[in-house]
Amino acid sequence: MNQATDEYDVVVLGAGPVGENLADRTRAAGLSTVIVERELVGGECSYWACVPSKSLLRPVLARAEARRVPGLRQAVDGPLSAAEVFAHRDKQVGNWTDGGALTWLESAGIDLVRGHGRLAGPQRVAVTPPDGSDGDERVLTARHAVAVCTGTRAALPDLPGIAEARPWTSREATSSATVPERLVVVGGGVVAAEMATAWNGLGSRVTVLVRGSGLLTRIEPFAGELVAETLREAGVEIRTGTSVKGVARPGGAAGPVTVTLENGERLEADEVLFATGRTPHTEDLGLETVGLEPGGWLTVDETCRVRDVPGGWLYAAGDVNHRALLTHQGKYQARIAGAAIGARAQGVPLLETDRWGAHATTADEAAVPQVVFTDPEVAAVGLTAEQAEAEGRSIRVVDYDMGQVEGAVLYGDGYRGRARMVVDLDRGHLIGVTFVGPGVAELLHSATVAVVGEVPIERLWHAVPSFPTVSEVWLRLLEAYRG
Ligand SMILES: Cc1cc2nc3c(=O)[nH]c(=O)nc-3n(C[C@H](O)[C@H](O)[C@H](O)COP(=O)(O)OP(=O)(O)OC[C@H]3O[C@@H](n4cnc5c(N)ncnc54)[C@H](O)[C@@H]3O)c2cc1C
Ligand SMILES: NC(=O)c1ccc[n+]([C@@H]2O[C@H](COP(=O)([O-])OP(=O)(O)OC[C@H]3O[C@@H](n4cnc5c(N)ncnc54)[C@H](O)[C@@H]3O)[C@@H](O)[C@H]2O)c1
Repeated sequence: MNQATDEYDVVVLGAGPVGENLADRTRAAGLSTVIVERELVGGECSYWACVPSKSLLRPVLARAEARRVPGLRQAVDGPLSAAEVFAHRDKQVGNWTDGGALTWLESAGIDLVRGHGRLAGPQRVAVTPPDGSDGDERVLTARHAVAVCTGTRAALPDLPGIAEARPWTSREATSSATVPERLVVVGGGVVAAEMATAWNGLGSRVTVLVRGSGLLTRIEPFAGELVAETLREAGVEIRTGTSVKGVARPGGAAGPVTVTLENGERLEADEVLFATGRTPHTEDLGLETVGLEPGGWLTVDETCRVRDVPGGWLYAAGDVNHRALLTHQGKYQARIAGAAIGARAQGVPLLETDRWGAHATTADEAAVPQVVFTDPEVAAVGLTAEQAEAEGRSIRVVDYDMGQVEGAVLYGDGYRGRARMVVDLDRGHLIGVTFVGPGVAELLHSATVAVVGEVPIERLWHAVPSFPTVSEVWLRLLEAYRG
């Protein structure tokens, strides 16, 4: 086979949001950069995760909020138009084409090679062209760095019958153009909670099977409790402490699916979604050619450089390093890693890797923000009380019922929510904040700024929230803290 060899300063593997951002930063640092993508430029986030899921959820959440506004309730009594929701979703994902992203890559001066990339020894990447396309394998060499940004795919449990049953994963759950009459969701994490909300809102009869004690267990406990309460009121059945032992679709493609539980009970549904976590795209990446084990998460230092690779030329950012499986956090890592690659290429002798330095992904440990788009919304940053205690911090936890805030009362009838701040008593600032309630997503950045800025709690007393906004919960939390 012919092999064309091309040399670049930086080779990026995977053009999801993280690969795109990393390439953008290395270009901005004056380094020639090529990105390798085997599917669509934009990655999972743009086509089968964040963007389509939020497109499906937006009308569901807007309707739920409108139904709480006196005088408006009757106007939004009816069902959603699934056809219009799907059409809007399809537009947001560019009908699963990446023309817009290509225009951006070109404007940023980033080259694209389509195909499956694999490491082929130090600083070399071999690219196999996509199936069905002509062309030879290309070998790209990287003068300074190779960055792995290959993301994840859904992890399916090893259950009898699962492959033949063709379950939904997050891909089908975000791209389906039909509403299943009955949907079983397996899992209690973020995908399960959001997709149960979306499909229930679109008209499916949803049953959620959670093997643990509740939903969203990595966040403060009241978050999962409030979300489960609203889901149940909306008609979703949530069964906790329930494990699945088998799945089958006995009638073939068009027939229903049967889910068998540990206790022998069988549930019939039209589709079953496994929202049981993620697995990294590292098993067919040539990691063995550089002395690393294929199939696992890539462990990185604070600059996103993969540990234990001689020469320090290999980086990994985004989902694939397992630090925080979130688009915005992966893009943050990409900005930091891009700056570190640029500085090292220029021969800068010492990088700024101290806490909050320009080349340190400090926020990955101290302040990861996340919004779960359920009803109510969940918005959290930093440590939960349990995590802070486990770290041996001396903390004080302050809670407030968001329904007592005048802005929340005006926001919607029967506003239900709760806020918590975790104060580090030794350091005198916030290390964690959680808001649960309708419309709290946009409140989160205020908390992120307070946590990252390590704003002294006494100074927050001077940050006055406007009346009558939901943000007045800040004032109530501080009053409760001061006593
Ligand atoms: C249903 C769902 C909803 C989500 N919603 C949100 C949300 O609202 N907010 C949020 O912050 N996060 C959300 N996430 C998480 C978010 O999707 C990920 O954190 C994000 O996509 C990670 O970006 P990435 O660039 O690391 O990887 P990806 O987006 O997975 O991109 C990786 C790219 O690499 C390519 N690739 C892989 N291997 C190779 C190879 N060998 N050669 C060439 N190319 C390769 C893939 O084709 C892909 O395009 C959601 C996830 C799911 C599943
Ligand atoms: N709005 C957002 O920010 C957003 C939305 C969706 C996804 N995401 C990110 O995507 C990632 C993946 O989400 P996810 O929900 O797939 O994973 P997750 O790790 O959050 O949840 C997985 C769930 O599946 C359960 N589970 C695992 N194996 C199981 C098995 N064999 N049987 C039954 N249950 C099992 C776990 O106990 C857990 O409840 C998360 O890290 C999340 O942060 C973010």
